[in-house]
Amino acid sequence: MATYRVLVSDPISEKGVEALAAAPEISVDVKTGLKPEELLKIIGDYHGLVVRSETKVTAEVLAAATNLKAIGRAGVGVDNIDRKASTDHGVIVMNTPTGNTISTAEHAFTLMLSAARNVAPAHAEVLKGNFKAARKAYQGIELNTKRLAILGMGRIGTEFAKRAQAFNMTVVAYDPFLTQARADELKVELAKTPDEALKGADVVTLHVPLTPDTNHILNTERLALMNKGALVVNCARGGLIDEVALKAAIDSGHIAGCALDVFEVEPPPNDHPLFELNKHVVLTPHLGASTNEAQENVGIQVAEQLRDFFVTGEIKNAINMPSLDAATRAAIGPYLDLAGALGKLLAKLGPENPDSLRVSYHGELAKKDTGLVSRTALTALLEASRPDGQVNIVNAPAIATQLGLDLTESTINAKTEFSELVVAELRKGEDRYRVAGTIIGRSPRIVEIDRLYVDCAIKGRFLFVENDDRPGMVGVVGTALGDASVNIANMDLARTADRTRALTVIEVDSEPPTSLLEKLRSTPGILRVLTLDL
Ligand SMILES: NC(=O)c1ccc[n+]([C@@H]2O[C@H](COP(=O)([O-])OP(=O)(O)OC[C@H]3O[C@@H](n4cnc5c(N)ncnc54)[C@H](O)[C@@H]3O)[C@@H](O)[C@H]2O)c1
Ligand SMILES: O=C(O)CC[C@@H](O)C(=O)O
Repeated sequence: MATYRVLVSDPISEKGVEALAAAPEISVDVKTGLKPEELLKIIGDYHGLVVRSETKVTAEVLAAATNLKAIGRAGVGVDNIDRKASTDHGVIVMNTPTGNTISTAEHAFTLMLSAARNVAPAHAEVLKGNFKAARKAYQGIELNTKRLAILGMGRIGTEFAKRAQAFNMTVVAYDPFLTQARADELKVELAKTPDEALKGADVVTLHVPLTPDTNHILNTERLALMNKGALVVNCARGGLIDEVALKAAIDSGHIAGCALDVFEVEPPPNDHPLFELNKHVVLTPHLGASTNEAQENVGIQVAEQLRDFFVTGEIKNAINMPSLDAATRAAIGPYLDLAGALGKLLAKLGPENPDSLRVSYHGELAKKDTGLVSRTALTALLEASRPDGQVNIVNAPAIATQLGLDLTESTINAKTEFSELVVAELRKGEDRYRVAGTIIGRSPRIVEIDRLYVDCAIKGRFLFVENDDRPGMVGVVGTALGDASVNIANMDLARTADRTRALTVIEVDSEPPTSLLEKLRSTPGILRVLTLDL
C-alpha cells in the first residue's frame, strides 16, 4: 500500500505522472482545473502537491493542507506559491529550474524577432485580405549591431545572450551576481546598475524573478534611458514592467513597441491598453515554457524530485531548505540521528523558553556543511513541547524565531578525545545545559551530559539518575527498579572530576512507572531523574 498521496493539480507531462506513479510508496491523483474551494476541500488528504502556475497555493490552502510535506513546481517561478506560509507549515517547496530554460530563451528570442519585424500584426492583416496594405505598413527594425540590454543574467538571460551574439548584437547585462570574470567569459559588457544597462539600449529583455525589489524594474524613468525606437521584451514575469508607463512610452513614440509573454494580471483584461497597438507588437499567453521538450523535462524533473524526497529523503532544488543529495543524506544520516537525540535530551534537561541553542562541531565534521544537522537538533528540541507533526526541519528555524530562540552554529578546531564531536548547548540567562555526542563506526553515541562523561547508544528507553556521589546510591536505584519490576538492559556510570555528582544512565526494558520516578525523586541524595525514549 502506498504511503504517500500526491495530487497533480495542473497539467504536467504524462511521463512525469508515470515517473511518480511508478514508485510503490506513492499513489498519484491527477485533478486539474480545480476551483480554489475544491482544492481546499481535498488538499488535506495529500502529502505531496505538483503544480505549474495555474494552481494558487495560498496561505488558506496551506492551512488546510494538514498532511502536506512537499510542493513541486513544474517550472521556475514560484510566485503562485505562498513561500512564507509553506515554510511556516513545514512544507518544502521545490522547483525545476533548468528544464524550461532553452524553450523560454527561444520563445523570448522569437518574440524579439517578431516585434522587430511586425510578424504578428502583419499575419493578422494577411488573413484579413490586406496583403498589399500590410506590405507597405510594416517596415521592420534590423537587429544586426543593435545594443541589447539584458536584465537578469541567470540561466535564461545567458541563453538569450548567446543567441543575440549570433545575430551580431552588442550585449550589455545587469545582474547583481554577475562578476566581471563571468561577463568576460560570456563576452558581454557588465553594467553596474539597471540604468547603466538601459542607457542607449535598442532592445531590453527581462529575465529576473518577480520580487518586491524587481516589481516595476522597468518604469517611466528607465524606459526614457533607452534609445528612441527601442523594443521591450518580457518573457519572465508581468509585474516587472509598469504596463501603464510602457503604453505611455510607446504612445509618445519613444519606445517602438513590445513583445510580451507575461502580464501584470493573467489573463489580462480584454480592454488591456497594450491590445490597441498595431505595430512592433506581439503578445503571447505565457507560452515561454510551452514546448513538448520543456514540459517533458519539468514534468519528469518534478516527479523525480518529489519521489526522491518521499523515498530517500533527498532534497533537490528546494527554495526554502538547503539541498541534500541522496549520497550526502546517507553520509550524514548518523549525525542527523545524533543531533535529533541531543535535541530531545536537551528538551528534557533544559528550561522552558530558552534563549539560544548553540551547536558546535569539532574535528573533521567542522569542515562539512552541518546546517541540516543543527536544524535537526533544533527540530527535536522544539518537537518535545509541541504536538506531533507541528514542527519539522522546514519550519523549525521560523518557529524558533517566533519564540525568540536563537540558533547558532560554530566550528571548533581544538582537539578532543573524539575524532568528531557535536556539542549542543542550551542557554537561558546565565544557565547552560550541555550535551555532546559522537559517531563510533556508524553508531551515534551520547558521550556527555552536563560535563558528566557517559557512553550511551541512542536507541532505547533510558532513565537518567543524577545523585550525590556517595556509596550505596547505585544500590538504592537498582533496588527501586527491581521493586517496580523494571528490568535493566544496560547501565553506565559517570561522575564529576570533583566527585560531588554522579550520573547513572540506565537502559530499561519497560517504561518506568510514575510511582517509581516519584520514589526516586524523593530519595535523599538523588538530584535529578529523567526518562527519555530514543
Ligand atoms: N514565460 C515563461 O513561461 C517562463 C518560463 C521560465 C521562466 N520564466 C521566468 O523567467 C525568469 C528567469 O528565469 P531563470 O531560469 O533564468 O532564473 P535564474 O534564477 O537562472 O535567473 C534569474 C537571474 O536574475 C538575477 N536577478 C535577481 N534580481 C535581480 C535584479 N534586481 N536585477 C537584475 N537581475 C536580478 C539573479 O541574480 C539571477 O541571475 C523567472 O522569473 C522565471 O519565472 C518564465
Ligand atoms: O508552467 C508554465 O508553463 C510557466 C512556467 C514559467 O512561468 C516558469 O516560471 O517556469
